[in-house]
Amino acid sequence: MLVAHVRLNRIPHWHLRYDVRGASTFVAGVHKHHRSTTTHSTTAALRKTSTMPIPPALLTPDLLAPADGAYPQPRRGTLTGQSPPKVPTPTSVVEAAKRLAAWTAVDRHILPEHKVIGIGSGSTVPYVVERIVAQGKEVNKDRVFIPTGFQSKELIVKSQLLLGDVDQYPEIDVTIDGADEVDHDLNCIKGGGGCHLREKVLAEAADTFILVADYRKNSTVLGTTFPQGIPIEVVPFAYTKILQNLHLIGSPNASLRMAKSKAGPVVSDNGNFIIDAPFPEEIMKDPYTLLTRIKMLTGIVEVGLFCHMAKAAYFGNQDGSVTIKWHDGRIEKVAGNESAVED
Ligand SMILES: O=C(CO)[C@H](O)[C@H](O)COP(=O)(O)O
Repeated sequence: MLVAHVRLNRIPHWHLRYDVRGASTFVAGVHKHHRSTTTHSTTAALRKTSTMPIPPALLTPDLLAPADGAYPQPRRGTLTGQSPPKVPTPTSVVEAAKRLAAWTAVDRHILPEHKVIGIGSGSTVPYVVERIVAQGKEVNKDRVFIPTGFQSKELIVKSQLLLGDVDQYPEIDVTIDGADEVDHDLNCIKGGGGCHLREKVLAEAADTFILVADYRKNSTVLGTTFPQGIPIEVVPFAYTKILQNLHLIGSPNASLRMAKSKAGPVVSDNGNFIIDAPFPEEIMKDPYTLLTRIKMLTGIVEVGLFCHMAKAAYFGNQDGSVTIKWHDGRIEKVAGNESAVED
């Protein structure tokens, strides 16, 4: 293998490693002592040793190189850096309820022996991560955290927890995630944030899958408190045909989810479109049958109906208690951690 190093003028102490087999990777924080090497001589050396073309942006004359320290060092999620960002104290009853649910679920299900942890998406999940961080650096230093999308990836990195992916860790100890609505059998609607494909993969990969939500999500029949419909991720080119088919199987108002601050549709973390398909109550009463029906349509990537997956769902209540619904039908009500609603 033939390898050459070129110092990046614009990014001090970072080097681009050229590998003549075709790969190029950034290697951080090494070869600082090469700072005096000129770009021209390095380029000449590179030309002798590599057949790879050199991107013009890397060939800026050395004169333009900034002084040491002019650029910040790259951000990294480590357990040794500064303190993680503080999650703002909840300012409403609903936020306090989310935090109560999240903290109670973490206290009961994220135990020291759990080393691979799936982190869901949505506005309740930051409280989950907050509580995990509070368990301390010692317990977290040999844990790896798997995100369900862009938001949870950022959350993990900013909280200085170790980031992994489900292709490295297809077996997860515990995944904790939010939900849009949960019924009496712990079936739920997910995908309000468009992350349900990865969320379902991480739910399925987990030994234990736990839902956390505020009291508004605690329901009997799906579609009651989340009427906007079942989120369905679809391959973009098929969306019109899928909409027609959804109309035919009982969702005449199924529609493409449109972006709020961009012209056009919402595009998922996987580059797909999202359809929201509301169905009448009679159909929603049997979510598993509906899930299999939708999943059979060609072009569907994943359906935001999670059936028979969760072990328990934690709902924070307005009175500071937490309702826990278990997969075997038990319902518990426990006092929430008082500090979850205080500063
Ligand atoms: O499924 C999701 C994202 O795709 C979320 O978990 C769900 O929308 C709940 O979010 P929040 O905690 O903000 O109510």
